[in-house]
Amino acid sequence: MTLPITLTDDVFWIGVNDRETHLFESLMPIPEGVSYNAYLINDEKVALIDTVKIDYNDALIENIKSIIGERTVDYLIINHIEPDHSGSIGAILNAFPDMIIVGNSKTANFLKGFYSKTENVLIIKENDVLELGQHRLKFFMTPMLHWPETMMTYEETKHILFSGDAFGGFGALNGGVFDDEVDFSFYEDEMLRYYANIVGKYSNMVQKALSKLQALDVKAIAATHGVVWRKNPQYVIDLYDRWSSYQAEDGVVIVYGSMYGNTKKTADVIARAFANKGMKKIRVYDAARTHISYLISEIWRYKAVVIGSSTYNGSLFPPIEQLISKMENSALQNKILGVFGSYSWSGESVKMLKQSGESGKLTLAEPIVQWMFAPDEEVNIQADMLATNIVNLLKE
Ligand SMILES: Cc1cc2nc3c(=O)[nH]c(=O)nc-3n(C[C@H](O)[C@H](O)[C@H](O)COP(=O)(O)O)c2cc1C
Repeated sequence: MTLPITLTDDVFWIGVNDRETHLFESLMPIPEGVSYNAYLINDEKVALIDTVKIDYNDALIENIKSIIGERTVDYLIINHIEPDHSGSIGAILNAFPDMIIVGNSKTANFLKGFYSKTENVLIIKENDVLELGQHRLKFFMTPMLHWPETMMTYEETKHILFSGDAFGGFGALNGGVFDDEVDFSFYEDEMLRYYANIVGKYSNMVQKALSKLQALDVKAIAATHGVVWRKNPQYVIDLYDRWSSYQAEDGVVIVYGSMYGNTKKTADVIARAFANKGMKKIRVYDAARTHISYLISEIWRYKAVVIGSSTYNGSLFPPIEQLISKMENSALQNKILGVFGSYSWSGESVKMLKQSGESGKLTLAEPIVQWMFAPDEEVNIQADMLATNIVNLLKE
């Protein structure tokens, strides 16, 4: 992108777009790409806030130099040391050898472990302040969003919150960088997918961080991925509050794993039963065809989830097994769960789905719909009852 991209007078977005990587964290497809956002404050002292993935070192250094010319970078603030934000540390140090790295004590440990870096490290703690000249940076510890060392840096003069991965999302920045420059509906689904898969497990820590931030006058939020919020930062704070307190939309996600269509047939019967009862937001997914990161995102979005699996080698159908494991790992709460599935001799799959529902914090809806071979009229009646009961539970 053509620089400079100015957040406020001498505060700049100097990030890069990644449209090359297929799988984020070698796990999640990113068809719309992702941005690695770094920021520069060009004050009496120059502060760089976070870096980018190692593949984009040259672009980052070019971006920095386009703003500071022959000056040097005095400080690198590390809000989050995951390699997609710290990968350029070595290259930046080569370019600016006197630079001081600023982080908390946990960051220092990671710095040593990943980059063998122990010198010129300034360890800060909660509420410490770093003076740059016109700008003052204050540090807030927000651990486990989503790593132990995560923290946020609050710029007190212009009230900008540099938030690390919190409030970030997938989606490269296609020209527009700020919330007032983009159609956010394009990014919102991808932001939820990022939240549900990466941050959501730590929702209790998100709530703690949000209550800490309440005391701050935040006029802009600058995260390490995605849109920068300068017009309406409250919008994204509200989204995070909703998602981290498990508030969901009225609606149901039906996910099935089916080899020869017997379980799938009942998924469609259940979907139709919901429609007959007036539900409009019904999403049906084949777990074998839809990447799990999208399924988790949809499950986070809606209040009810219905999961079907045929029995496969004495267990769940593998993509459903993976989904259940990820749901348990995400510590999902405040949802209604229905389960169903076909088998031909031992029938473990639905028993396992039921067990998972009983052991977690989800409300397991009756009846448990399980049958041998192809579904018959009795299965259809049970499927209809399941939809009725879920609709009633949603009204409570
Ligand atoms: C590779 C394979 C393994 C299976 N393993 C089991 C099993 O361990 N226990 C069982 O009850 N049924 C087993 N079945 C049977 C299926 O669960 C059953 O045919 C079911 O109706 C398939 O539903 P679907 O068409 O939705 O996949 C297996 C089927 C296949 C193809």
